[in-house]
Amino acid sequence: MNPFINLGIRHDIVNAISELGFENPTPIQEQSIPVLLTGSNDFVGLAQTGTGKTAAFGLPLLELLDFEENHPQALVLCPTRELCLQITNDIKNYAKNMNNVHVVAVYGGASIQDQLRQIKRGVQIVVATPGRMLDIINRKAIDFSKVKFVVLDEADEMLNMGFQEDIDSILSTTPDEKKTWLFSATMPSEVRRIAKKYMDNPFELTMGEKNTGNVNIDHEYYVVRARDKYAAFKRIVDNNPSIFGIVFCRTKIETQEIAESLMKDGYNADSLHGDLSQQQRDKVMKRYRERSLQLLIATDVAARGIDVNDVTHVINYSLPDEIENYTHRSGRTARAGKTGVSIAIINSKELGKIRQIERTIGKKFIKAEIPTGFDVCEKQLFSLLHKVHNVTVNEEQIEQYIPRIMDEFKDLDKEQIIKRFASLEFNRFLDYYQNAPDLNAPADDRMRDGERGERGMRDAGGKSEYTRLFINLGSVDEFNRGDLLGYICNNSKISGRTVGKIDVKGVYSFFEVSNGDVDQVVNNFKGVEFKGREVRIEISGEGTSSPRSGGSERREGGGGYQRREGGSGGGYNRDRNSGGGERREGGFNRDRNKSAGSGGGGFRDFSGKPREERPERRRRF
Ligand SMILES: Nc1ncnc2c1ncn2[C@@H]1O[C@H](COP(=O)(O)OP(=O)(O)OP(=O)(O)O)[C@@H](O)[C@H]1O
Repeated sequence: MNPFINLGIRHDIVNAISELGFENPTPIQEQSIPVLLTGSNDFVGLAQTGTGKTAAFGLPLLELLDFEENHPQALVLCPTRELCLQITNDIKNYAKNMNNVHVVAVYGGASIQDQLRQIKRGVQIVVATPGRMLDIINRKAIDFSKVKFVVLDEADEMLNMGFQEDIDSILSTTPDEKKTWLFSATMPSEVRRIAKKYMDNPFELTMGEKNTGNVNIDHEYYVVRARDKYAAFKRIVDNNPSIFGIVFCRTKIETQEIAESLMKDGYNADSLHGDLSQQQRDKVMKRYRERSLQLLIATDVAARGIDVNDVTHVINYSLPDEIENYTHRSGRTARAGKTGVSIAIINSKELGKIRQIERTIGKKFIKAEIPTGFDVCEKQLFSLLHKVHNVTVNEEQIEQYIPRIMDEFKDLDKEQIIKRFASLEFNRFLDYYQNAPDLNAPADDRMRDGERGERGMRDAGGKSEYTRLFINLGSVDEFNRGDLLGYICNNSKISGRTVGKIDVKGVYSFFEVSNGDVDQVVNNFKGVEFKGREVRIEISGEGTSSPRSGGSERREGGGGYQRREGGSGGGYNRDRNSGGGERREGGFNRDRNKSAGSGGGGFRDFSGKPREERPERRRRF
């Protein structure tokens, strides 16, 4: 018998989740389901990423609601539409054998009329992002007066996005006696505050140690010079031929730029961030889920909570500003008991940050070396041979060509044929990587910066006049920009004129101060408390983002490998007919005409030559 039955889940649901491969409850499900089924507590559930928190609240909701009634009884709030659709889809899957279960996804960027129509028809479970939900409430198009349960998923992210007031307004339309459940992978002090604000004496369940990362993830870091970052990143990708990864950048601009460069360099990559239209985002997610994209380049917000099967690598192209976000990022791999690798590409000044992350996730990073060009060649060669070995032969189609193929090879023995097939790729790889520079930061760099330790991070603002600082106060603490400016100046005794941009978020904010004032601000804030809580000031990430810096790194970086597998289309015929229009195909044609030894398609631009020195290529899309 499926053990979910013993937890109190009915057969119809158990049959449906069995089909999804849920044979045993995960620890958070095992512990939380019996508590939630009593329906009598507010609840906080903390468990590592990818351990099934959606079902931990979704299954009890299906048990507790009355599906004979067609009014909203449960509201799930989450930060992004991707997550909203994912949760809706998950709950619908659990309920597929039940009658009259209506779940609606309410999120911005899509037709509100469709959503209103679905609501009008009658729903019991509403899964929503706060902005659109409030819009619908303001139109008086939904009645939450009989809501029994509210679930806050990724609540800290919702507040960071500035949804505090919206959430307050939404919850004010639900009855006081409803129960509120909060699930999270991390418990920053901000989440604790949320629990305090929205819950009454919640039952708290923590699986394992608080805030620790998923134990199935291996963490690696690579130290490179800033100007080599893009090339190093691509070499890491090239060294993992079967990579199916999510790459995190810090800003939307950086995300877009890296994705565009990767596409130009022939990778199956695309970006996911908040400046894309809903249609674009949906399309990207669909392609990624179907694995026709190999690399998804994303911001923290866009990829929070995303559950895609078998992500092999998470790459931190830039480290996150908030350490908790590292846990959420790396948690996109190693889901549902699988394993995965999380990689950070850092400069030597960021070693201190790696140590901080290690303390938070409770696991050590492995220091890795950027592979040499030769290592990559070898990896790609054997990956190719492996593919040749395992390829499914279409006997019917190939049959007609066999006599001609045999005739072509009649003067070669088996060993010679194998050597030639292998060389076809290997020659090109060698050729491509022959001048590959060592991309690891020189040891003396690391030593110097390592000695400076945390102080080194402080200099990360680089050449900008201003340094961007993080403060753990935000709109939740009722600060607006003016208040925060006053608060900073009063406490650190600096003039308001030397403060640059102030960016107030939900539970934290960023502000810029001139480089010369950084020490004074940090020192004068030592020991300062706000409402009994220690005020934290930290240097933020890599300083103010500048679109230009990414561009110059890439120009120097070069590199790139033309993905041929897994992509959508781009078939042999098109290759032959395209006349060299697209890089991949063009390369193939050109190379075929040149000599047997350089088959084309494979590695590109590795030489590290500036882009301008390379032949012009057209984009693929
Ligand atoms: N009991 C189970 N057995 C097998 N697979 C499961 C089980 N429960 C959930 N899963 C699968 O595990 C994956 C992760 O689940 P889910 O997205 O709910 O994780 P999560 O804990 O919410 O993660 P995150 O904190 O990253 O949002 C999903 O693909 C889900 O289908």
